[in-house]
Amino acid sequence: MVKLAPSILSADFANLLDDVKKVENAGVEYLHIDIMDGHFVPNISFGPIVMNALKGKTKLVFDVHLMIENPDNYIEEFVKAGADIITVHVETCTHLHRTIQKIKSYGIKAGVSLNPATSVFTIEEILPELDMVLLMSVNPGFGGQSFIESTFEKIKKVRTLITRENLDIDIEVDGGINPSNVKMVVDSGANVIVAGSAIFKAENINERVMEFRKNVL
Ligand SMILES: O=C(CO)[C@H](O)[C@H](O)COP(=O)(O)O
Ligand SMILES: [Co+2]
Repeated sequence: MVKLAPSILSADFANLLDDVKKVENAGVEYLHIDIMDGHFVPNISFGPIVMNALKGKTKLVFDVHLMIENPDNYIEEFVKAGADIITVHVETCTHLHRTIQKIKSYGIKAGVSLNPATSVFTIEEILPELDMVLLMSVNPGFGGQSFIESTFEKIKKVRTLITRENLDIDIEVDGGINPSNVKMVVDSGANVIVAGSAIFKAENINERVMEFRKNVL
């Protein structure tokens, strides 16, 4: 079953909990939480304090996407703020195996994300340790960008690696996904769909979530 993960980057921060409740009531599974540091990506979003404010107020799975340098230094803080899944970028981790073990030592799920220009073969060795692979379909840093078409082939490559090794790993795709292209993303092998602007900027969030669902059934 395909899971939907609305990214709060496109939510109304003056009414954040209201927006979170809207997507929860619309029946999505995850809340995608984009953490940006202004170093790894050219934008600053927010930190664990905002996550902490939502902790305990929603049943949604906290899917934390760390777009920060030196992620090891902040993992514990994000766990305390309620993270259920923490994904780090392969481009930020010199000792990726150690970072993944650290995330898993807190009893939560661990993911690795790849920028559009990063080869899937950079994660071949770490794959058996992972719960999720997050493929960026835009260059990270901003919501509302256009989907990079070469991602379809990349999703297929990761799905082939996972199947070949007989592993049970989610493939999440992030950036520029909307009701028109979601079917191709899922048909390529993804099973967790991030959508920020397409969901939070919709006039009617319930209807937009239904549109997503209808197109991947
Ligand atoms: O990680 C991200 C950007 O770095 C966001 O999750 C992504 O951009 C989602 O927003 P949209 O669906 O509007 O593209
Ligand atoms: Co993201």
